Amino acid sequence: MSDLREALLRDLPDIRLLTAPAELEHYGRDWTRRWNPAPLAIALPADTSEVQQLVRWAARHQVCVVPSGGRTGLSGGAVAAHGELVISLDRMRQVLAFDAAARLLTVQPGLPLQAVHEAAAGHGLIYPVDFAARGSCSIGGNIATNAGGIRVIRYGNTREWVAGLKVVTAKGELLDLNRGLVKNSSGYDLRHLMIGSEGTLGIVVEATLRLTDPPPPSQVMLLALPDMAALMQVFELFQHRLPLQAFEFFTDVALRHVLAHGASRALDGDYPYYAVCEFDAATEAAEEVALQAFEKAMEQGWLLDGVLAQSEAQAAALWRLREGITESLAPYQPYKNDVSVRISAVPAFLADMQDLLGREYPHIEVVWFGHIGDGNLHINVLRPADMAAEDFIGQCERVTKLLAATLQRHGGSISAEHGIGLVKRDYLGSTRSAAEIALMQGIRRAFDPDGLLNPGKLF
Ligand SMILES: O=C(O)CC[C@@H](O)C(=O)O
Ligand SMILES: [Zn+2]
Repeated sequence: MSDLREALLRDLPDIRLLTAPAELEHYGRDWTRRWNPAPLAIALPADTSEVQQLVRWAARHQVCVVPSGGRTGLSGGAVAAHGELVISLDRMRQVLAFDAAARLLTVQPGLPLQAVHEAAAGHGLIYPVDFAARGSCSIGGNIATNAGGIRVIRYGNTREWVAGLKVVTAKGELLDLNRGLVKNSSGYDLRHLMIGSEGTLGIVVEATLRLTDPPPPSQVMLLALPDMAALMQVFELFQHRLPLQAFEFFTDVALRHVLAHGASRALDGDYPYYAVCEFDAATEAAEEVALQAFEKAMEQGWLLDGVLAQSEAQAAALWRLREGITESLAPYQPYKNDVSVRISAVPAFLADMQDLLGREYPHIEVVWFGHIGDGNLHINVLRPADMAAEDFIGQCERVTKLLAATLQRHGGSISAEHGIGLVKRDYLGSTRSAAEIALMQGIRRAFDPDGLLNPGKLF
């Protein structure tokens, strides 16, 4: 056993530490599966004071730290491949407090998103950020990446819902940021710096989340469309006429994978594009408005077919067609892009992007889908069975450079909601200017002068 590992076990005997190879492997990686995990050890602190002790120990020994949540990340943000100490927040998953008057829920960072939803529901409210990994991702990880998901179109990203954070810094200090205040005009809002900082500025040990009223009862539709131009027309029409909760799209290729993975077909025919749309429909009149919008889109030739869910089970089955895509592609270990442009720039960007992908990946399957209502597209590139992993990554990185340039021309972002991590680090300059990156580096140094927190991630 390494000297450092022995010192850790000796110095912090009361903190739960894991060092078995299978545990190092398990906690040292996320869903990217691209890097070989090689952490020093895994620490599972029980509370904030143990997180502080661990960070202080790491600072004393100049050991790098990787904060770790549900490790469902897709950008390598939680990978530990260079002897880092992984601080997993897995055991810190309690709901700590509910403030009814302020509608605030205070939780520990390891709490899965779904458990946050359940805790909110227990008070007759909702925490509205939602996405497919809800059962396994943690709220701390959501905060670290400013996670988005399927309800952003109505509720915004995680950032909108964080009213306060307690954070352990690289020196082991505890910061209590914003304390749930609605109004706090007292200088820099460090809480917002922490959100989306990917574990580089501190470790979230407590989060105070805003809750809100549940939406009215909703309806779910699956729409079949001829092309992306029609999709944008339908989106505009539906957004104008219906109180949308979600508007997501996927291609026929994505559908084929989800169906092969066990989902049930909802429409008889095969179509090039699909959208899942959820909207408030508390009354029959609201449903009537939706049907009129549907008919108008059919008349215009923007829609080829569609179905309105007739039960909760059918609504869930329609959602599965969209939400099951990532899992259905996982066996291919896809190379992922997660890009965004302003919604008004989507048509022009899409035209360039389709050209680029068609040209650069002529014999490679590319699956795309995403949160079109937010201008956010997920591109999953599948490695052909006869192509070496290294060659595949090399080709994808070359294309991503071209994609980054395309995004830059359209004012977009190389990471819409998954974070930069390791995967997109080399392309950060396409989205953020040199001046911005220099300022971000300065901020990082101010919080973490020795560069011990999640090194190599982000930049
Ligand atoms: O797998 C992906 O590329 C996207 C995952 C997730 O952000 C989603 O929208 O389903
Ligand atoms: Zn997504």
